[in-house]
Formats: sequence, C-alpha cells, structure tokens
Amino acid sequence: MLKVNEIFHSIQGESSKAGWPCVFIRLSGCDLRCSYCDTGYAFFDGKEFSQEEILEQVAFYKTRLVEITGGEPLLQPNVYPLMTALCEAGYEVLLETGGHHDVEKVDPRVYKIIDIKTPSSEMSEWNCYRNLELSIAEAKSGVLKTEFKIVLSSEGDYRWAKNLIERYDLARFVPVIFSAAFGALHPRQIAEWILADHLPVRLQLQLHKYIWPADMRGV
Ligand SMILES: C[S@@+](CC[C@H](N)C(=O)[O-])C[C@H]1O[C@@H](n2cnc3c(N)ncnc32)[C@H](O)[C@@H]1O
Ligand SMILES: Nc1nc2[nH]cc(C(=O)O)c2c(=O)[nH]1
Ligand code: SF4
Ligand SMILES: [Mg+2]
Repeated sequence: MLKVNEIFHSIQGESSKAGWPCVFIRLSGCDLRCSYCDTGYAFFDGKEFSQEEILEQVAFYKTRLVEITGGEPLLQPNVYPLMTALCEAGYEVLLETGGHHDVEKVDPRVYKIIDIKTPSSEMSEWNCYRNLELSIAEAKSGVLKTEFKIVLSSEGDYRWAKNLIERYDLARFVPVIFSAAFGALHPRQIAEWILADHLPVRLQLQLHKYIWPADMRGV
C-alpha cells in the first residue's frame, strides 16, 4: 500500500518535460519543510491505495507520461515497486524528489528530477551530494536519466547555485534547471543573472501557475 494525497491529470508545469500532458501521483508525507513549499497540504493528508488501484487510476487518463511527486516520494518504500510497475506497463516515468535521499535504488528506466535545496529553503544541510556524483557518473557512461533543479529565492541563492555548479562542473554533464520560488523572485531577474554570467542552465517557470490560479490544487 501507498499513502497517496492526490492523482491528477494536468500539463506538466516543470522540468524539461514541461508542456506535455502528464498524470501526477502525489504521495503523502515529507521529511523536509522548505520555506517556500507550495504543497504543504500533502504533508499529512492522504488515503491508502494499493499498487493496482494506482495503476488503474493512472490508466484512466490515457497518457504516456506519469510523474511521481509529493511530499517526498522516496519516503515510502513501496514507491520503488510502483515505479518499476509503471515502467513495465509502458509509461514514461518521472520522479520528482527533494534531493535529500540517495537515488541509487530507483529503477534505471525512471527519469529523475532532483532538487538541490538552496540556503533560502532552510533545508540545504540535507542535500545528498552523492546524487550529483552518481548522476555525473551516469552521464559519463552515456545514460541521461537525471536532471537537477534549483529553486531560487534570492541573489544569495543564485550565487550559491552558481558556485555549486562550477565546483562539480555539473552543467557540462547533466541538465540543470533554475526556477524561481513563486512570488519570491522575478524570473526576469534570474534570466538577467544567467545571461550576464553565461551560465549554461535552463530557466523554468512553473507553467501551471500561469495557466491556472497559482494556489489551485490538482493542476
Ligand atoms: C512540492 S515538491 C515535491 C517533490 C519533492 N519533495 C521536491 O521537493 O522536489 C515539487 C517541486 O515543487 C517545487 N516548489 C515547491 N514550492 C515551490 C514554490 N513556491 N515555487 C517554486 N517551486 C516550488 C519544489 O522545489 C520541487 O521542485
Ligand atoms: N502541472 C504541474 N506540474 C508539476 N510538475 C511538478 C509538480 C509537483 O508538484 O511536483 C507539478 C504540479 O503540481 N503541477
Ligand atoms: S521537499 Fe518538496 S514537498 Fe517537501 S517541503 Fe520541500 S518542496 Fe515541499
Ligand atoms: Mg507542484
């Protein structure tokens, strides 16, 4: 069984898959408390679903792209067989994780979107830097199944992220996406810093917050 907060069908609003129709499986519970988190409603609320019930719900939406998010999806051990079952069923599976749990045991067919938490998130001490090393090794072996996302709230966060990328030469191997913590920083400001520094990263807006009201659930 898995504790699920919501399953919904929407336009993928984030990551390099932004714009595609996608089914989202939002698992309940999170072991972090990011200062800007827009999904606090998933910290506790949810209902127990069997893997079969989840697969049935996902099939209802007739889409090939499925994202497992949360809360923190890697907290529930049964997420691992769920990811494998979704891959076996032929879906393109995305995992959105907070970047504080090692992703080594994730089915290699799953595309991982790994957050790196900045100082302003107040959670950066929990970052699992082994995930950076694993993904660089994965990319060097010719496999591209990971991207990193950094949500920025301030210029200090931008400088911190830039230093981190340079320290690992991360963007040379793995796609890196910068996003604004919604309402905290204007995307134009991030765009101007990226352009001024010639930083090889991708700027992302959370599409769903422009398509629908920013605080709407289930989109
Ligand atoms: C709600 S989290 C769930 C998955 C996982 N716990 C994580 O942090 O990646 C999904 C994504 O939303 C981002 N996010 C949460 N609140 C946000 C906000 N206010 N503005 C921009 N992105 C936000 C997170 O950084 C993460 O990339
Ligand atoms: N449309 C839409 N796209 C998303 N991509 C990642 C999301 C998430 O909350 O993890 C999300 C979300 O909540 N809605
Ligand atoms: S890790 Fe993700 S779900 Fe948890 S508090 Fe941070 S943004 Fe929210
Ligand atoms: Mg969201």
